[in-house]
Amino acid sequence: MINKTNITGIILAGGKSSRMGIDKGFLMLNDKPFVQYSIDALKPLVSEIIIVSDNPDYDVFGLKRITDITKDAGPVSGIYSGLEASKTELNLVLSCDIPLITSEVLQLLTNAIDDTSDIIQVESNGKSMPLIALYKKTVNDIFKSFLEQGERRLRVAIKGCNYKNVVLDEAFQNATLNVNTKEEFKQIEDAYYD
Ligand SMILES: Nc1nc2c(ncn2[C@@H]2O[C@H](COP(=O)(O)OP(=O)(O)OP(=O)(O)O)[C@@H](O)[C@H]2O)c(=O)[nH]1
Repeated sequence: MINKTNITGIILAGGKSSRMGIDKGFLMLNDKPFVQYSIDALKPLVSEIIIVSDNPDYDVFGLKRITDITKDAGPVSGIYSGLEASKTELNLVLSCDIPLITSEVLQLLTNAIDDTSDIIQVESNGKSMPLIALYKKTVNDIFKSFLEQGERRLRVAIKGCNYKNVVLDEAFQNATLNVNTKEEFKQIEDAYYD
């Protein structure tokens, strides 16, 4: 049976935020940092939350923080590092730049858990979203070998695993919007205050 004691939340917050210019996890929406929205969406569903980032400013949230095992290798390394630190087989992985995310969307992922899929990712508006996804710890061997080969493309690593998509209804699509640029930040503010 699935309950919150056997799922870990892993938040990736170790990116360069080069398009935005400042660490995206600390962008503020309605007086709340972006990363707090990921934390709040995970909280009802998981027993522990791990933040994967080299930035010690994230310690302010009082959660376990770990650093990437392989540096500068992008989300493949962030996910690998988070899964290595996790104590559970099931793990909900989120980025820190999706402030409209809800527990309801994450529950659609946990509802879809089966014996054959090692990765279950959201598909929103025709796009796979591997940073709103559930990962079983068992993918770690595959991710490790991709990292050893210097493969950094997350979609390539995912294709090496058993994965499936959970296609979201249009009503949920705003919840998966992510922010890379100032223009996208403005769109999120518009959607939030709409
Ligand atoms: N731990 C970890 N997280 C990462 C890494 N690269 C990206 N992320 C996270 O993955 C999510 C998506 O990151 P992107 O927006 O694609 O990349 P970014 O480096 O943050 O931003 P850009 O420099 O603008 O591409 C964000 O939550 C990032 O913090 C990494 O090397 N390690």
